[in-house]
Amino acid sequence: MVLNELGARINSALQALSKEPVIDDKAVDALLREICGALLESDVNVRLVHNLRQNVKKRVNLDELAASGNKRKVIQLAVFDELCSLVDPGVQPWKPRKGKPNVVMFVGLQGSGKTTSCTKLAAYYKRKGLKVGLVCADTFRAGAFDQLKQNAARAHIPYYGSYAEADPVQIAMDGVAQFKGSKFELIIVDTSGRHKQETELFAEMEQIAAAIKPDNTIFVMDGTIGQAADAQARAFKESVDIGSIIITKMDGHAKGGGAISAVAATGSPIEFIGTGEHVHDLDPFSARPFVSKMLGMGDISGLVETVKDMQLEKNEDMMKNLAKGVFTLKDMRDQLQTILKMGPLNKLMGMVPGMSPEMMQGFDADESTRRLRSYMSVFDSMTEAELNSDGKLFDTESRLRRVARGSGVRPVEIQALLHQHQQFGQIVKKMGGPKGMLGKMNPGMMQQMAKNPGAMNPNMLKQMGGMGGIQNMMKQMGGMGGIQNMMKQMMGGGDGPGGPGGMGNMQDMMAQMMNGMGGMGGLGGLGGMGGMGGGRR
Ligand SMILES: Nc1nc2c(ncn2[C@@H]2O[C@H](COP(=O)(O)OP(=O)(O)OP(=O)(O)O)[C@@H](O)[C@H]2O)c(=O)[nH]1
Repeated sequence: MVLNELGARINSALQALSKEPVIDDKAVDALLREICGALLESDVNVRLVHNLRQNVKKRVNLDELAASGNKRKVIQLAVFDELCSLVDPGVQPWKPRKGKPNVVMFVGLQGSGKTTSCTKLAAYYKRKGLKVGLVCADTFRAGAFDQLKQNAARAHIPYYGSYAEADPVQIAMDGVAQFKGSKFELIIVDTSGRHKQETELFAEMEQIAAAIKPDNTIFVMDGTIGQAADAQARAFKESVDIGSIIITKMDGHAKGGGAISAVAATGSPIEFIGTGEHVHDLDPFSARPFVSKMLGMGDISGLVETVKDMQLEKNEDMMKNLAKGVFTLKDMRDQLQTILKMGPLNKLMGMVPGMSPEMMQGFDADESTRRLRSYMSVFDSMTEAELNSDGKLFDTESRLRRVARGSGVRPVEIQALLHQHQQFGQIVKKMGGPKGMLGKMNPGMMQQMAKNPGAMNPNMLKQMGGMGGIQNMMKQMGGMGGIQNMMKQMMGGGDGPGGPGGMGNMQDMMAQMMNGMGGMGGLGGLGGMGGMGGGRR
């Protein structure tokens, strides 16, 4: 059973409990039977499933709860907590420190996704501003160095390896020394894999570890290996000091339960999960958001982290403009650029609560990215005066033709882009200015929200008209329906900027991003909701 099916089944079991007229031992047993059955079908280790059942039963004392009238909530919370502890050994994963040479060694069986994950991790920390280098110490598999080289070059990450040197320990030492000498902050060493857990593999790992003394060793495990995960994790744990785990191939049809529950065998935390072959397909893992997402409740923390990565504080000029109710073409360009920097759009969408995988079906992230890039060429062909304008300068044919020639984008498409800009500008005008919601906020507030959209201080909330005001704002801006709408339109795709699949959807996207920027209705609002969710549980 794939994980979202598992989530759906547990969720429906919990919902069914809410509809039970009487909550007695029989109802709790039926709920646990259904949940445990679903976990076993997803390859979660039998011993762990048994523990989960016992722990929930221990926590739920129906006699004591009788008076509180809150039985359903207590049971649901117990199940949620137990699902979380299934994947959480209670240890924080090691994190690299900026300004220091952090060395990380990757281990795992051949084909587990080690090399791919090395590059993904390097790209992840590069996005966080660290100076990152990759070392290929895999001399066992022919072509391993070429693969790492290719991946690294595509992600613009410096790499080290050798075709001449056959000793992986020597390569690892040389690579680490070279990167340390050049003040690299994160040095990731990829080691060989073997088809099986062979003695040679473990001996080589131990020698490399002894030579480079890694600050952290990451064990990469294939999420599709099912029940075999437990034995594999134990074998690696005995040989090297596993600091954290990456579980790969959690996209598609991975059951995942086996690999996920193997954390119990190592006692080490899962740090990331691989969700595709692309370099951005690496999601930070933490138990509660993971379980929330699996149960269809969205991943608020992932969303907030992505928004933080966007370094919104750099958009201060735009925030000032917004408060005044002004939206220039440059503002639009900066917005679209920010979206492009975040990586694939489908990733962001997947974190939004209520955005089910079904809704994402058929969504072509590459096509959307390609389209966004063509808009960038349009903006690049504009003069500074045009960019700083509200688009009215384009009422002459000659300007339009000049930009079309410069960007290689058809005039009709540019017109559509301008039209969307204008439409969005009208929304900003309504919301900005002294009377609008954005205009009422003082600049300090805007700045604070931009820096930390997840945190909403009560004072701000008050000024904005409380939660009601924000919900209202979400409605105005299209709210969650806006995103869903946008998805539908994007899926239609292919009509170019003027058609229904083109810029129409950008307007919704922009609306959502603006919500995030202001930390108000959209992403920031969701951050607030995350807090509320915690309280409700
Ligand atoms: N769908 C999906 N594929 C993945 C993921 N991670 C890795 N892969 C694919 O899995 C295959 C094996 O990945 P590699 O990175 O070459 O595996 P490896 O562990 O380095 O293998 P060796 O170098 O031989 O030890 C490749 O085709 C990857 O593209 C993931 O998260 N999702």
